[in-house]
Amino acid sequence: MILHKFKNQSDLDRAAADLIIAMVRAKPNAVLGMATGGTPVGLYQEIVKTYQSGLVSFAQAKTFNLDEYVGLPVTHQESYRNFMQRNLFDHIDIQVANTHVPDGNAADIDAECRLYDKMMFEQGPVDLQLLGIGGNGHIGFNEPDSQLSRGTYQVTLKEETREANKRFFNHIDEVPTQAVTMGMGSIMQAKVILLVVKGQEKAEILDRTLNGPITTQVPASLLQTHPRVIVMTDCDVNYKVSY
Ligand SMILES: O=P(O)(O)OC[C@H]1O[C@](O)(CO)[C@@H](O)[C@@H]1O
Repeated sequence: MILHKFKNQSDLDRAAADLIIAMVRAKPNAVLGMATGGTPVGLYQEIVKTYQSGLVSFAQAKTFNLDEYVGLPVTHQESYRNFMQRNLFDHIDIQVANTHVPDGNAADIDAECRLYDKMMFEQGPVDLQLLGIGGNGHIGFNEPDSQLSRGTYQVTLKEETREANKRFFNHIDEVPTQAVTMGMGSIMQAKVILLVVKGQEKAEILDRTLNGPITTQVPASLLQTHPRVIVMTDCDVNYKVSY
C-alpha cells in the first residue's frame, strides 16, 4: 500500500478525482468500482467539474457499485442507485445501461447476487475500485466477522453501521437492517484500489488497516495483501510508505 496524506479534504478530493479521471483518459472503456456514503461526494463533484470542462468522457466507461440497501425503493434519496444518479451519473455522459448497482429490491436476492457476480466476471475485472471505510473497518458493507464472503451476498448491518448512517435518514428506524454487498473476493480482484479516508475520527481504524494484523475483524486490513492499493487521507497516521 502507498499512503498519500493531504492537508485538507478539498486537496484530497481533487487528487482522488484526478486518479479516476487519469484512468478513464488512459482507458476510455475502463471498469470503475464505485462507492457511496459521505466520503466520495466531494471527489464526485470534482469529477463532474472536469467532465464539464470537456477534459474527460465516460461514454465508454462501465461502473459497478459496491453495495445497496435491501428494501429501500430506488426512488428513496438514500438508496445507493439514487445517490449515484444524484451525485455523479446524472451529470456526466455515462450510459445508464453501463452502470451497475445491486438491486436491493430483487424478489430473489440470492439470484441477484449471483447475477451481479456473473456480470462482474464477464465485464471485469474492475480497473480501479474506489473504497471508503466504515468506523469498524468495513469496506463495501463487509462487516467485521469471523469469516468473510468471497462473492456478492446479503449482509445484516452492524448496529454501529446503522448508527453511523442514520445521519442520512430522519430516524435510525428508517435505516435498513440489511444490504447487498460485493464480497471481499470481488473487491480484491480489482487491478487497483483507491481507499479514501476522511476525518480524524477514522485515524484509528486507518492505522489498524495499514499497520495492524490482517484479520477478518477489520475487513479493510485484508487490503494489506493486495498488490496495488493507494490510500488517500487527511488523517494524521503513520505508515512505512507515505507521501
Ligand atoms: O463515507 P462514510 O459515510 O463515512 O461511510 C463509510 C463507508 O461505509 C459505506 O457507507 C458502506 O458501503 C460506504 O459507502 C462508505 O465508504
